[in-house]
Amino acid sequence: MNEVRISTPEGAEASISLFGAHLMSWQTADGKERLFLSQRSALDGSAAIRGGVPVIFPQFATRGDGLRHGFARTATWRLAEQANDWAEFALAQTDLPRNHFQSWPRAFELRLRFTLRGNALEMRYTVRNTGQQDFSWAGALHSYFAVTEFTSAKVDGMPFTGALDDIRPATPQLRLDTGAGVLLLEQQGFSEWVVWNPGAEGAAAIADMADEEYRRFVCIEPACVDKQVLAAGAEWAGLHTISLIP
Ligand SMILES: O=P(O)(O)OC[C@H]1O[C@H](O)[C@H](O)[C@@H](O)[C@@H]1O
Repeated sequence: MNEVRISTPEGAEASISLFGAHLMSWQTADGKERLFLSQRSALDGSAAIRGGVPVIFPQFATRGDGLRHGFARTATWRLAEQANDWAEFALAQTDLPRNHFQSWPRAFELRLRFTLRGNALEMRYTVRNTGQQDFSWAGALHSYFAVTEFTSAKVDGMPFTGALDDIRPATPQLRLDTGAGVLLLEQQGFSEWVVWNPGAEGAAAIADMADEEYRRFVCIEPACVDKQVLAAGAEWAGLHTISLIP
């Protein structure tokens, strides 16, 4: 799988796969990996990557008649621009294989820009309607954060007790205590936070997740879960910043 690496002189590093513009790994300057990646994940382009940060578009989960969580996470994106500590990826209608193009025939361009700034990672997600007609879309950045033990991790001081799949109105920030540091999760432009962990039973039913792996992550996803209209020629932008609190 083709990956693009970005880094800072202080030693922070991230790698992004062209398959899905998928953030696979983010290590803070202390060398710690901050994202979860399943040991059972397909990494050959045959399925969405299980872990990291899947990019969801143009539908959330099964809220629509298209592919579950959309086609962006299994499409091959283009590297649009790159420097040492940032990279931007693009996906337009014309990049899609014919079957996806036909199932969602709208003129669009997505951009995902990943930037490392000190102990923070910033993801800027833009959706442009490049056509003559309005379209509706939903999306998310489906971040899988690594935790040392799911039931001792806390979000805004609240512990997790078991499987959950919550949709909460977006707030500007949340604090995630991972057991190996506190991450400040910030968003702008999205309308919800989705908080998900499948729990033991759920994980056992997920083919590309080992049975015990649910204990090693929590997904906290800035999302627009319901489809919203984007006018012809208009652009939507969302920002998700993750910072390690010293
Ligand atoms: O298994 P996936 O298609 O990657 O979906 C994984 C999960 O994504 C989101 O967090 C949804 O809220 C969950 O309901 C879903 O199970």
